[in-house]
Amino acid sequence: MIELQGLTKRYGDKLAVDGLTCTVRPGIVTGFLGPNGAGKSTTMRMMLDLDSPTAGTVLIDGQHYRQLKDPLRTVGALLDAKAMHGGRSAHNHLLCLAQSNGIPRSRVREVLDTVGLTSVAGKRSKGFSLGMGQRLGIAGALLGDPRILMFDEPVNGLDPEGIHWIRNLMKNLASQGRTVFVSSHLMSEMALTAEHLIVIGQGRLLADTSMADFIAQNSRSYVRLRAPETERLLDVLAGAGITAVTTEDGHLEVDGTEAARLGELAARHQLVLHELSPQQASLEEAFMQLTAESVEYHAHSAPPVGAGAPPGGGAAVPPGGGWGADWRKKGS
Ligand SMILES: Nc1ncnc2c1ncn2[C@@H]1O[C@H](COP(=O)(O)OP(=O)(O)OP(=O)(O)O)[C@@H](O)[C@H]1O
Repeated sequence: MIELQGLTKRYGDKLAVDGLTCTVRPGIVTGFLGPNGAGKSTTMRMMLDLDSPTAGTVLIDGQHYRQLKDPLRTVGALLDAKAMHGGRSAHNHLLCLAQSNGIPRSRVREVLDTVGLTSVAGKRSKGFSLGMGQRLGIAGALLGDPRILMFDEPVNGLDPEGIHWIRNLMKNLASQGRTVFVSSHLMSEMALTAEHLIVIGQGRLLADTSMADFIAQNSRSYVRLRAPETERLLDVLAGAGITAVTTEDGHLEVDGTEAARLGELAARHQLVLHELSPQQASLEEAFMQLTAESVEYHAHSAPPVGAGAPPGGGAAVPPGGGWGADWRKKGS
């Protein structure tokens, strides 16, 4: 378990982490989300005592990191896969880590095997691809067979097979009762991996909740209907006290009524339906909705001044209507 209490980090005028209080529990994968610059890496560095808090505390299984006897046996972390001695072979890199943490030599071969690097164990890591470097970093995190694992952007540089592999690895580690804390910008991946979410924006806690509740609370769910006799369907729905909104493409959208009830209503009135589909926003949409106010760095989808219409012949985005404005509108 990792417990943060009022964790705060100030760099000069910049409050990077602002009074974070939360608990990362064992037995599940907890996702750590936030827009760029939200303070995720700073928080993870403070958890590992690589940066000292301006205020507040982090406890790892009830102890401060620096009180841990052999830290790698308690917490394994992948923060920056490039932070290793590139001149050493993968095997020697892990052996040095093992020897300085009282971990048996035999464990090196085991973790190399787990991450699929046995065949390149004797090669220098500076020749490794980004994905191989990530795997070596993950091997280092697993070396001490720790109860707590932290991964900052672990799927960076991994191919689809590698992404699938790390997803299963994290779930397996959690199912063994370990604490697994992972940050990622890949929302679709996070949605498949994490059961619980901690979301921060501008250093502050925005949400600490289950994945399902997070999506339900921060997005709209509705049912989409399409019928050849739209007007009759609208009348039937109105007669049942159900309000439907007609979209530009001729669909109906209904909030607050289950698809089953709508289908039964249509059947009772012998109305043909061509579509009856419950719609739930994705984690990405829910995340954008929640963090809209705390995004620090906005990109703009509008072409540079004088560039004319975007490729494909669409209309140029109006002034002030960049990426941020688009999704704010969508989410409102
Ligand atoms: N050593 C430092 N000195 C000064 N400011 C820093 C330092 N480290 C981080 N910051 C600032 O603190 C804020 C939080 O940065 P941090 O890297 O923790 O965010 P992040 O959520 O990990 O971002 P990203 O998703 O882009 O990796 C940013 O505004 C960053 O510029």
